[in-house]
Amino acid sequence: MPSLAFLGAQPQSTLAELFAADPARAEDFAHDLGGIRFDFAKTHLTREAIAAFDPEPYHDALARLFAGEVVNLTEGRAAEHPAERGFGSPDAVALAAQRHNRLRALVDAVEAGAFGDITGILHIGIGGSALGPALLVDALGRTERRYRVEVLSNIDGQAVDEALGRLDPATTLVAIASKTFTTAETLRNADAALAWLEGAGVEDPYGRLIAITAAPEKAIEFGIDETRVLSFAPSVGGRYSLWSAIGFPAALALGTEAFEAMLDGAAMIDEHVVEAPTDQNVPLLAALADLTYTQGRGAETRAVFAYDERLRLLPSYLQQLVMESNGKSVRLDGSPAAGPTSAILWGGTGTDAQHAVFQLLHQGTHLVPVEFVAVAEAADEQDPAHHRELLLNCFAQGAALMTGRVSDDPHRHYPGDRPSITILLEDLDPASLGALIAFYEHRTFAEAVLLGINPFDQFGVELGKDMARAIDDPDTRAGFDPSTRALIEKAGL
Ligand SMILES: O=P(O)(O)OC[C@H]1O[C@H](O)[C@H](O)[C@@H](O)[C@@H]1O
Repeated sequence: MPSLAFLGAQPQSTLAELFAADPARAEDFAHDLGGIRFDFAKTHLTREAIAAFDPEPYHDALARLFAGEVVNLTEGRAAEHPAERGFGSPDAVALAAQRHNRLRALVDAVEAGAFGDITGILHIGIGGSALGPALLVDALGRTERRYRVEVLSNIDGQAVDEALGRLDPATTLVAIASKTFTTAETLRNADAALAWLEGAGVEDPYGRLIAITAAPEKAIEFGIDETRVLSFAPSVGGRYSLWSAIGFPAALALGTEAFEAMLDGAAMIDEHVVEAPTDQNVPLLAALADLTYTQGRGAETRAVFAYDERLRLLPSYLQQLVMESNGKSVRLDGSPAAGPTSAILWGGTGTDAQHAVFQLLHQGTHLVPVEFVAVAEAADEQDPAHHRELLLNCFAQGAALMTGRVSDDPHRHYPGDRPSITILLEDLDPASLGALIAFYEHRTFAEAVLLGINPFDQFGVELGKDMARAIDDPDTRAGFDPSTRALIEKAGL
């Protein structure tokens, strides 16, 4: 059983005291890895705590993950997303490579005109089947995007109209992405897309559909030809699936080379977590910092601010990754978790957020560890002066949170000692984005191991789905509570 005893080895010093006592802190708590600087110096993490941490259970868990053992005990399966990046059992790695070949072949076929003149792709999926592709395309496809990509997730008809309105049915390919191929929103939206193609007079609307799924038989049943079904392993979790065929729209829009570079960036982090000692292991250090605040100091949330418009979807991507993975109350053996598990992750973009929520961060009563994610190199064709100001603002916020400012006027007093992590990418490219996302995956995994919980199931979302079905059936609806029944009546449903 992993131990959180390292938290006890942490002196309750302020950040100012930690810097004063340790002239090498700025240097030693910042790590450069794959073109990314991870700076933990402005956290309360200490050398003592890191030294007191016993990494063995973590490395054992990591070895089981990479060996393709059954680590998702509640669902009786492995978690094989690392196999997509070349780490796993030989069979899983070979199968993932084979599936990537099919993905590449399909991209080539689209480019060779097998579907006619295609200019756009409608990617339909939700949760893990949408957030990853949306992030990749939005982050990397701003200037070079070769196809217009619209990601449609919500069941709301207005979302459907908006997405369809930006595409031309005559030249659009529709990718239906669902691990289970049973998700209500996705199937409903797939029907809407089919109707849209039919309504526009597309000759063979089913011929324009591609399925991306771990349940190929269901996609075939839906009417999609086997040759256009890209599959991935059921052991790849939804929120860990952007490395698999789920990344198809990104591979198409950005090119397969970019997609492969993203996988390579992630593989670099896979290697790193296995090899690096604790005081250099970046995802593990981040997890130790997280637990310092949740378990050690009662922080209930943590906030991530992307100081780069290209990464504006990162906070919502991370919300699913972190909270669906570690928002649990019981340990793997079913016993209650010892203390808080995942922090509530929230965030936004800088500098917008500075003018909206930073008041609370600087002077509010909550302890909120903050994370800044920025890119040193400006995006192509961006005004360097804008970029300079963006970065200066980012660094100023970290400094202000830590340093504070003393005033006799309590309204103008800034207590300081508020922690932050800064992640600075040299440049935003497929490899660095892949590394960044894999860093977050491994941090989430490390946290789960230390808490003794299973990050790979998500039973919490099932109850609501069951109830949504039951509420639509007059017989079972009668069994609902009076408040809910009154709402249904009021809405005229
Ligand atoms: O890919 P699908 O099977 O359609 O699932 C889509 C999403 O919905 C589920 O409810 C889960 O909460 C997510 O983990 C999953 O990513």
